[in-house]
Amino acid sequence: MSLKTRILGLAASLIIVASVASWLAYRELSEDIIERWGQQVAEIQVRYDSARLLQSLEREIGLAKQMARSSALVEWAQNPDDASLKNTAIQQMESFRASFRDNSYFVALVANGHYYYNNAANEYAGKQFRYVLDPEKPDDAWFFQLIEEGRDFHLNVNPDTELGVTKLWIDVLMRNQEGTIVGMVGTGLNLDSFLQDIVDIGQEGITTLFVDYNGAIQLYRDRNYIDFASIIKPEGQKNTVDLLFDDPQDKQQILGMLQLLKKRSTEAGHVESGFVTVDGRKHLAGVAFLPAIGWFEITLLDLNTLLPQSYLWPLVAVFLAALLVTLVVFHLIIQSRILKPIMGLERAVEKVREGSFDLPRLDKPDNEIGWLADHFEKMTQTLGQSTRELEAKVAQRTEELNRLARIDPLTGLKNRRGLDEILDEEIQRAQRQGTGFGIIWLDIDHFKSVNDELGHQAGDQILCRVALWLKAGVRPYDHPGRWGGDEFVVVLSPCDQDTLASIARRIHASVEQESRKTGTAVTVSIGGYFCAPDDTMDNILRNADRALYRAKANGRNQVCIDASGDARAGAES
Ligand SMILES: Nc1nc2c(ncn2[C@@H]2O[C@H](COP(=O)(O)OP(=O)(O)OP(=O)(O)O)[C@@H](O)[C@H]2O)c(=O)[nH]1
Repeated sequence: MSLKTRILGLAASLIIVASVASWLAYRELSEDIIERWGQQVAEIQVRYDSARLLQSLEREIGLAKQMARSSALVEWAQNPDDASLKNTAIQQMESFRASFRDNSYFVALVANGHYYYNNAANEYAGKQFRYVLDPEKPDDAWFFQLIEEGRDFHLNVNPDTELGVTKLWIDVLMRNQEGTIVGMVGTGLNLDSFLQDIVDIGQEGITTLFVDYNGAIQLYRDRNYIDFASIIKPEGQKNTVDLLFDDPQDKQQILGMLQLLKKRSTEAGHVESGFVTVDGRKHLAGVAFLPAIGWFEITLLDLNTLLPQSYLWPLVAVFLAALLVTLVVFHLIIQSRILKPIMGLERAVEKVREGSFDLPRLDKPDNEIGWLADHFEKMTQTLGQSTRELEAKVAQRTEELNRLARIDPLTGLKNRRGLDEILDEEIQRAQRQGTGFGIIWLDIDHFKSVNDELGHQAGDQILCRVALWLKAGVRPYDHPGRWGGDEFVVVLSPCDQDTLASIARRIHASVEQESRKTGTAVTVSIGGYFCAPDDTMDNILRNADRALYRAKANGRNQVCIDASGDARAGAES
């Protein structure tokens, strides 16, 4: 697998791992953030909803309490049959009716159970006495229950079957100076409009409800859950708040919160919160106790509606885009800073391995790879330079060896191989130009005796001297050489027969004269042969050798010249 594939694979794996880890972290964090945010919102919402309810009820409760304290009403309640007191009381009631928001009131007397009522339409003007409360009647049980409990103030959601209305009733006990309960007064608020104004205000994702001290649902957007006439129901038959939850743990949790708040009822504005499931959706429940009315306010926040996780998806998109850009940038950097220079370097190494030192331009980023490429380039230059120098030296040496291979080491003349080449060239030239050339074959007479008498070294000296005299006796463009032993050959070119004879004689005379001067006189026998253009190498050598043989045979120390096809052959001394 290539480095590029590996690096990209590694990068992709890291990115996948980072993405999964980030996704999990995002899920955790976003849920945590939403929960923290939700708890704060729940607290604010609970306080806001509570304040809204209390604000709308406070005035009505105050007026109701004021009405309960009205001396005209209290006095009449103690003497319900007194017509004058009754008239005054009814006037008083009507003046309160004008003040109540609902423009309605009720007054119920303990003494005779008479129930008085008038509404906004002043429908019962002059006939405010509506009916007599009956302890045996379930619909009237609320009155007797409240009297029995002696609770001075009570809110009660109850349909009044006599009057045909369902209202949120504000019930306040009326006591005389001794504190004896003499009646009950209050007003009612239209439940539907109250629910609409205060409870079901149409904020999506927010559900508000109010439950009484026992947890019975009093105000809720779904009337079916409202525990009407809660006061008269025995425990266990009430529509308590836990009905809203399916999960037993949620039921326990919400009831637990109510208990906790009851214990901390003195701490105003304290809010308890926790997660519950309503209709299969996760909600955050915020609960506060409202001491002024003895109820609990519960706010349920549907976090998925208020702050869906999809709101945070742009974050995910930004993260993914950043990841993608990172991958691309990473790829480009790796490509340009590492992979491309390495691939270039690899190609360069391949070229050098194949013996070429002409490198293409290498990428040299300012990092270890760039430095490596730079070192490699310099190393290649040095290697190329050394190789060239080495090749030059080898060529020079080879040439030298070639030259030496053609040179006789003792005399410095051409050896037999060198003479063969010269002869070859001359034969070809003669064939090309149709001209002849000369060859002289020379042998020192009785050289063996010289060696024997004077020693081999002296023999060598004589060989060297003969070579010198030979060189001196020929023209600059002739080729003298040592054929072997005491035999020498001279190739004369260009040449004619006369020149051949004259040079042969000159050499013959020169050796004799010069050697005499050295004190060791030697003579040579010379065979000469003038070659024709069509002579072959064998023919030339055979004829020259034959001429020399004749010179030897004729008594040595003489020159014999032959020519191709020439009948003339003679010995000269
Ligand atoms: N000193 C020396 N002697 C050599 C060398 N090469 C050959 N010789 C000797 O040269 C002699 C050649 O003898 P031959 O050509 O046979 O005979 P020769 O004595 O010259 O008699 P002719 O040629 O018949 O006159 C031999 O004794 C060889 O040993 C050499 O390089 N140095």
